[in-house]
Amino acid sequence: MTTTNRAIDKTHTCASMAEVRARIDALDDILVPLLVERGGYMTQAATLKARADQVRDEGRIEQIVRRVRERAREEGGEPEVIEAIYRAMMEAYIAYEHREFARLRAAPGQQQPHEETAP
Ligand SMILES: O=C(O)C(=O)C[C@]1(C(=O)O)C=C[C@@H](O)C=C1
Repeated sequence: MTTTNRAIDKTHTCASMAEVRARIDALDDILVPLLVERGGYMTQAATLKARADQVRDEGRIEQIVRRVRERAREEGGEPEVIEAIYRAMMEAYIAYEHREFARLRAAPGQQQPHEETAP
């Protein structure tokens, strides 16, 4: 017997667009906390890296892309879609990691983006 693994088979069948959107919102409620947690590792990476030119690591990016394409295939998804999402996501994280790198090394007394400003 052949086993199929398709994205559509993972979904609940919806009777309306409102239901499709409610299902997507529910998945986003799972994804966003995970993305925030992933972002926390950019802060750790920014702490551990010695130089700003180490923030972007092309070798690691390509390794991640190969890995998530394979994971997408295993899950019955489209590797191209997952690759595009990951490349865009990593660009956003690289920009964030650069901001964190600068923030963590800012001179004391200098305005910190994460600090509350007095009214
Ligand atoms: O692995 C790293 O060096 C990271 O900083 C993490 C991360 C990522 O988003 O996974 C971000 C920037 C690098 O270009 C590579 C990967």
